[in-house]
Amino acid sequence: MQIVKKPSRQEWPELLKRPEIDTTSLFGTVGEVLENIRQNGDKAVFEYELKFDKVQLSALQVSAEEIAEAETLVPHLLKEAISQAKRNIEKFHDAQNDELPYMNVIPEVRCWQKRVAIQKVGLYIPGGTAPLFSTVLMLAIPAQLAGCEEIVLCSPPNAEGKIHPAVLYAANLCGVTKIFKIGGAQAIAAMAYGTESVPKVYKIFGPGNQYVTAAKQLVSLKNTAIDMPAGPSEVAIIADHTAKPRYIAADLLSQAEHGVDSQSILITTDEALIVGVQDEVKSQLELLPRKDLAEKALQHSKIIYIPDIEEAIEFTNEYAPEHLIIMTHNYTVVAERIVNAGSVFLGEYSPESAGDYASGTNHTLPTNGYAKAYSGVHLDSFTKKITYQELSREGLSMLSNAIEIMAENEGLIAHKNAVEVRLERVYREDDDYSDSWRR
Ligand SMILES: NC(=O)c1ccc[n+]([C@@H]2O[C@H](COP(=O)([O-])OP(=O)(O)OC[C@H]3O[C@@H](n4cnc5c(N)ncnc54)[C@H](O)[C@@H]3O)[C@@H](O)[C@H]2O)c1
Ligand SMILES: N[C@H](CO)Cc1c[nH]c[nH+]1
Ligand SMILES: [Zn+2]
Repeated sequence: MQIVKKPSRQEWPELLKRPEIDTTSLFGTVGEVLENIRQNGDKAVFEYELKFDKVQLSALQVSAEEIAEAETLVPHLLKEAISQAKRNIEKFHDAQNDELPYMNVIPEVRCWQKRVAIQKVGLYIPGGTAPLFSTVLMLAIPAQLAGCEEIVLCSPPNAEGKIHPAVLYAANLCGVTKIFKIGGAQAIAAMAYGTESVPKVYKIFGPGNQYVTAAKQLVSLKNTAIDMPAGPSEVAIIADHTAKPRYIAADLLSQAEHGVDSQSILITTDEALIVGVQDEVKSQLELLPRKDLAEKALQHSKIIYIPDIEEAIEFTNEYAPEHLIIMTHNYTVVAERIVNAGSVFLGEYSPESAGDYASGTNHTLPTNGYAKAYSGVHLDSFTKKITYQELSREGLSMLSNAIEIMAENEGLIAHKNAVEVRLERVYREDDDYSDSWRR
C-alpha cells in the first residue's frame, strides 16, 4: 500500500483517483458486444459465452431441474445463513415504503403520487471471480417487495456450463425462476434488447466488473434504465488512535479480495497507527485463499495520514467512497459530517462484511465517486412514481391567472387556451402574442 503523509491540497486530486482503466478500448469492446447482440440475439450471446466465459452452452436458460438440483447441493448451514440475511434485508427494505398522501395543494386542487412497480427488471449477479449469491438477496428481495411482475436474472456460468448452486438456491428462495447463464456485457445486452431466449427488461440492476458497468452505462443512453454505476468494490476507513490495526487491516483486505481493481483506503489522524496496520495487512494477507487478487488490489490502495480530523472528513467527502467505516472515539459526530458515501459503518463492531451480507442494508452501492450523486439500491429503485391531479372548475379558476400569464409569457398560447376554453372565456384571434415573452 502506498503511504502518504500530510498531503498538500494540490496532491489531493491524484490521491482521489480510482485505478485507471483504458476507457477507449473498454467502450470499444463493450460497444461491439452490445451491437452484435442487438442484431443477432441468442446466436451472438452463445458466441460471447464461448469467447469470454469459455463455455459452449446448449441452452441459455437454467432449467427447473437445475434449480431443483441446486437445492440439494447447498449445505444446510448456508441455507440457514441465507434465511437470516433474507429476513433482515426484507425487514429493512419493507420499512422503506413511504407513500406520499393525497393533498389539497390549494382548495379544489388535489394532487397525489402513486408508487408503481417497474414491470420488467433484470438482475445481474457477478460470478467472474466469486459467485455472489448474496447479491441475489440484495436485488431480488426489493424487486419482489416492490411488486415487479417479471424478474429476469443473469449470471456467468462456469466451464461446465453451470451457475453456482447457491446463486440458484437464493434466486429460487426469492421467487426468481427466469435465470440465464450469461455473464459480462453480453448479459446486459441480452436483458436490454431482449433475445429469442431472454426477455427484454425496462431497468437493469446489479454490480459487476468494468465490462458489466460499461455495458450498463451504454445501454442506459438509449434503451434501458439502470440502477447506477456499481463497479469494483471500494472501502475507505477513517481511524484515529483508538482504532485497532487488526480490525482495520481485516476491513481493508475484505474489499481488496474482491478483485484486482478494488480499492481500499485508510485515512488516519494517527501516524503511529500506520506501522501496525501495515504489519497486520502483511500477516493477514498470508491467510487469504485469494491472496493474489488482494495483493494486486493493494498496489493501488493507500494509507493517508491527515492529522486534522476536519481535513480527513473533507478528504473523505471528496473521495465519496462506496463504503465508509469510521473507527474514531467520536464516530457518531464524524458520521454526521459525512455527505458523500454509499453506506457508512460506525464503530469497531460494524465491519463492512455485516452490510455485505446480513445486517439488512443493501450492498449494491455506487462506486468510483458516484456516491456524490447516487444512492445505493433500495426499495424505490424498483418503482417509479406517477403523479396525479384532479381540479374542480373552481380549482382551475383559482389557478387560471398563474397558468395563463406564464403560458402567454412562454409564447405557448395553446396552453393558455386549454384553460380558457374550460372556463368559457373567449380566445381572441386578433390578440398579438408574438413577442409576449418580452413583456
Ligand atoms: N459496487 C457494488 O455494489 C458491488 C457489489 C458486489 C461486487 N462488486 C464488484 O463486482 C465485480 C465483479 O466482477 P467479476 O469479474 O468477479 O464478475 P462479473 O460477473 O462482473 O464479470 C465476469 C464477466 O466479465 C466478462 N469478461 C471477463 N473478461 C472479459 C474481457 N476481457 N472482455 C470482455 N468481457 C470480459 C465475462 O463475460 C465474465 O462473465 C468486482 O469488481 C466486485 O468488486 C461491486
Ligand atoms: N462488498 C461488495 C459490495 O461492494 C458486496 C459483497 C458481496 N459479497 C461480499 N461482498
Ligand atoms: Zn464485499
